[in-house]
Amino acid sequence: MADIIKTNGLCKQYGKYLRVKDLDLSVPEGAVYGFLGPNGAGKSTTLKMILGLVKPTSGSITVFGKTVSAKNRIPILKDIGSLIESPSYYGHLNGYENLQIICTLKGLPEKEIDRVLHIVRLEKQKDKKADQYSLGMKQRLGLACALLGSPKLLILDEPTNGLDPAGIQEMRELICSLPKECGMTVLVSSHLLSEIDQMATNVGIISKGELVFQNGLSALHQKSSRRIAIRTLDNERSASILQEQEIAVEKQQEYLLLPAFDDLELARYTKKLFEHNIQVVRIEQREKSLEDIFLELTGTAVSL
Ligand SMILES: Nc1ncnc2c1ncn2[C@@H]1O[C@H](COP(=O)(O)OP(=O)(O)OP(=O)(O)O)[C@@H](O)[C@H]1O
Repeated sequence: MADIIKTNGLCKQYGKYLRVKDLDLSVPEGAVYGFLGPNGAGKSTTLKMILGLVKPTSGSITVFGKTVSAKNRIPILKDIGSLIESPSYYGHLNGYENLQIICTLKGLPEKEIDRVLHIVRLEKQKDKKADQYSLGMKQRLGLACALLGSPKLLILDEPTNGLDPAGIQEMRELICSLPKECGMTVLVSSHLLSEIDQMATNVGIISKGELVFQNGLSALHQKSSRRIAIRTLDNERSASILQEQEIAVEKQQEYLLLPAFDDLELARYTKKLFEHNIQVVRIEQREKSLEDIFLELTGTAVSL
């Protein structure tokens, strides 16, 4: 699948601090790419660089196969919808009128308004003043603005921030439906692992400005696979005996972590240890959670 966004060695320095370091993002076409990282990791800065709102210190950005430059920036941006920080709207105008203004500015036909109101499920509230909207409705109005003109790419920065659980769920479902229903690619940032887990097809994890993981969501799940932990009365010798059998052994405190063997394999290897007069005193099954992996990758406790 072609990459809709590709960055190469993207860096941003603020003062003497390099806040985004050598970022090589690859966002495949049709993906919901979850850009995950703790607060202050550099997510917003990266998204703003892609949208031309912040100038990169170095590196390049390719969108729709074209390297973004001062010359082609505007036509490229026309095909990108975005929601960065809180959406801005005219509070004294209703939802429909707010969208009408954007339509006029973008030179789009008015029928676009009904289309986007339908997608974000605001049809019934379109005549209500935006000031009287709930936070979730305001956020959906912001999303509707971003959807005007059917952009091929949507960039959303923490779109569920501040919403209640029902609003979060609604926004999540909306985002998930966009690739299929509107043929879009979505790049969405979040500091919530569970949120990305529930809506993304692809994941990029950023920590202190560096990309520490990038792959399909299933690859992240595979990292959380089961393992066997054994404890023996001589872990050093056990490790070398098992390694001689070409088994990957990881030492963790007083345990040795082994791949998830089936019962027969496990019986065979423990027998091997007995034959070397090593006594096995504990055998446990370990499950690495996604939270553990996030912690390992970022050194920061996960937000759920
Ligand atoms: N305009 C700026 N001038 C100086 N430093 C900045 C500026 N914008 C962001 N930073 C710094 O860059 C780092 C990354 O910030 P950024 O907002 O990109 O992180 P983030 O991952 O989006 O986090 P959050 O979810 O908290 O917004 C932070 O240390 C922040 O203080």
